Amino acid sequence: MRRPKSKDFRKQQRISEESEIELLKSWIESQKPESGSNPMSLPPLPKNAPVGRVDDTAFSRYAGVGRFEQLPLSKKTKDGLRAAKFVSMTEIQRASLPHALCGRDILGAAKTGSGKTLAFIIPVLETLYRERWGPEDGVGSIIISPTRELAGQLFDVLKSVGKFHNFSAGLLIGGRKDVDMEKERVNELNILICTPGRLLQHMDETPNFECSQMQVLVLDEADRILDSGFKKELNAIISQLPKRRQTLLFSATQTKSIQDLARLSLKDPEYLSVHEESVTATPTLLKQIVMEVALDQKLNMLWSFIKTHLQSKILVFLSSCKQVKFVFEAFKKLHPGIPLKCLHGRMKQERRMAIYSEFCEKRSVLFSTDVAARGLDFNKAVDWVVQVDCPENVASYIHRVGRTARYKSVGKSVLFLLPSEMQMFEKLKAAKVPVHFNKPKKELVQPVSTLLASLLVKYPDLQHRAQRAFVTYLRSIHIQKDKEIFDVMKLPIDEYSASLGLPMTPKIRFLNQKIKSKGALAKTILDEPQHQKEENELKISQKKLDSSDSEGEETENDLLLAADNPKEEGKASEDAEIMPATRILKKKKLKINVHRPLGTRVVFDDEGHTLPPLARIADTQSGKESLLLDPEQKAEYYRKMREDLKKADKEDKLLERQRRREKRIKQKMKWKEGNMDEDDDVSGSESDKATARPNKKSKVYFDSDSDDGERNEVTGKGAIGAGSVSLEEQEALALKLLNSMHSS
Ligand SMILES: Nc1ncnc2c1ncn2[C@@H]1O[C@H](COP(=O)(O)OP(=O)(O)OP(=O)(O)O)[C@@H](O)[C@H]1O
Repeated sequence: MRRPKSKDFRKQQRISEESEIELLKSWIESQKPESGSNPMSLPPLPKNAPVGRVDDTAFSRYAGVGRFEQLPLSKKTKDGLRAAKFVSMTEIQRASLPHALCGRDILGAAKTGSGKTLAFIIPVLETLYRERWGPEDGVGSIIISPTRELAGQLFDVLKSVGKFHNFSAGLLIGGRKDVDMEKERVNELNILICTPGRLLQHMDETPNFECSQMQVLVLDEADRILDSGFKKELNAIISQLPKRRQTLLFSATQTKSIQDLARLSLKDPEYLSVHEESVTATPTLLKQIVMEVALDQKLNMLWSFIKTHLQSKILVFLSSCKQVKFVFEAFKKLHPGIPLKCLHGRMKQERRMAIYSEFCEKRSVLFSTDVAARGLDFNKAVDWVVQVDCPENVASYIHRVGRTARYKSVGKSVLFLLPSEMQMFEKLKAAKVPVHFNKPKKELVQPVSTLLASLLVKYPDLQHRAQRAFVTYLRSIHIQKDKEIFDVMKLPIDEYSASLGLPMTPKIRFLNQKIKSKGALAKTILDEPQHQKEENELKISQKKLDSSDSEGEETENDLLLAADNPKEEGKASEDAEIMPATRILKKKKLKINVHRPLGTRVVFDDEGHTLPPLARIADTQSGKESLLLDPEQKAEYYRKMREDLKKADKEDKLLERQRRREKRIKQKMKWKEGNMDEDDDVSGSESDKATARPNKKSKVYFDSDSDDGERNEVTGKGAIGAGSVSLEEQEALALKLLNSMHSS
């Protein structure tokens, strides 16, 4: 008796889903500009606005809409939102959802903690639902996050809001070991939430990894992903995505780089900055304090702050992993009376995730690098954000303090500024950040430096950590871009060293050099080559300092102590902070062929070693290889080769797309037929029916938890391409390319 009921129910459900999809589609159609409707965001919600009926044809009827229920969303999404207790929309959701649901590209900006995540998760679910996306359709949406923790958080939101949908979703982030398992399953996934490095690794290494049908691309913390730190990865990713897609970019801070829209080929994007007119750039319930603290007093201040806030949940930002490690280890040994934790980009991934979850749940102090600066929600319950080291710019400040006072909760923050950094205070005020200046109460300061000195004597390891912390701090100041604020020459380094408990001030090569050059030239302006070098150092080291996707064991030789041999000195400075990254870049160059410009050939010598591209060029007349030394000849040859390959590539892609489309349609037809038959067959068992479209019902929430194979700019672990393409395969590829050249 129950079986026919369940069959009817399913049939009914399918019919209602189909008509729902048709309704949603007709609504989208009605929103196209040529239909005469006005593509606008919803006007500000009037107080006590009446809750109106959902009308799927007239966009203007959405004026006054403030609840998700009133939007033209699928029942499954609405159920998911209701189950997660999301009822009313936040401002950015009201402003962007109508546009995003219509398939428009979006540049969304809104304060931290204002609900930007749902503003892109909902359109992703809806678009795939309307397209009747199924397992055989592969990757339908890619959501990119700059950090692993944030990716994990987005994955949780997707799982909760999308739990009534049948899509499969995967979390692809670095630091996880079982990359092979990921490779096997990645093609079954419909929604990928990933960090740029891991996504690119799959694009490079996973056989048949396919995203040519992808519909929606999302960049969360878009300004960060678009900045120089991820430039290479992002460009390589974009080059492999279909041009016909919807692109959604969200961030609390819009920078110039986000207007670098050409890279993303946005189509008439809607720029929605809901808080632009707001009096403040930070959440209104956030109380912000700035204190002037001398460098040698910073740890005393921090210690005193923790000791006087033992009942609070505190997030402390420091500028490098080594500082985080030292302060964490040292304070832990002093037992302040509140649990201490630390988080930085060089921890093992499992540990990182565990620390993040523990901090969400428990009152404690978390010492962190900027790895925790963006996007993380921490269950809304961080009481204090303490910035011990000055952020690199105003945007960075806004994201850091944004870890508290999220959604409708209150929060407080304090920023320690050195006397030489007080310019930052002015910059914050100019950027509409309501900061109040407070003087520290000297009588409340509990000195910790003497305690540290005795700890360092007792624990030589800790002394080593202190030295590293000292050097990396100075270095972090040295490489900062904003020289108006950050001037390493103004720092009282001996006092600072003593404040860490160090018996002697470590020597620092780059500082000594700078002092020398300052003395000799009587000026601080660096000469051109040196300046250039520093710019480069800045780019690489910056990436490392706030590295989100880098991890592994730290390098041992980064103390940058003065060496006797000047040559060695030079090497030491590069080796210490910069070499690891450069080394990996070289490795990548050797191993990744996919991202070379189209038409660049890989040529092998007799022993199978690759020669630099274009070192040798095949002589198309004789079929032999010859050296083309004439640059014009080379350029012409290169141009032709590129054109040919581009053409061939285009044709291949077109064919492949057609093939997939046909396959998809066939599968759908089959599925439909199968289902109709099945419905007519009353005697069919439940299990038989479930196999009519086997994967459709099986929701794969795939959160692989392992691997250190993600690109690691710092340590060199898990460089892309390692071992993924055998020599034979490379040779075969090269031969194929050569043949196609010859035949053309
Ligand atoms: N419509 C809503 N109703 C209730 N709570 C919401 C709603 N939208 C979002 N939230 C909650 O607000 C908090 C902040 O949301 P979210 O993390 O999306 O902010 P954000 O704007 O992305 O912040 P950031 O800029 O820091 O990344 C979360 O705890 C989320 O659950």
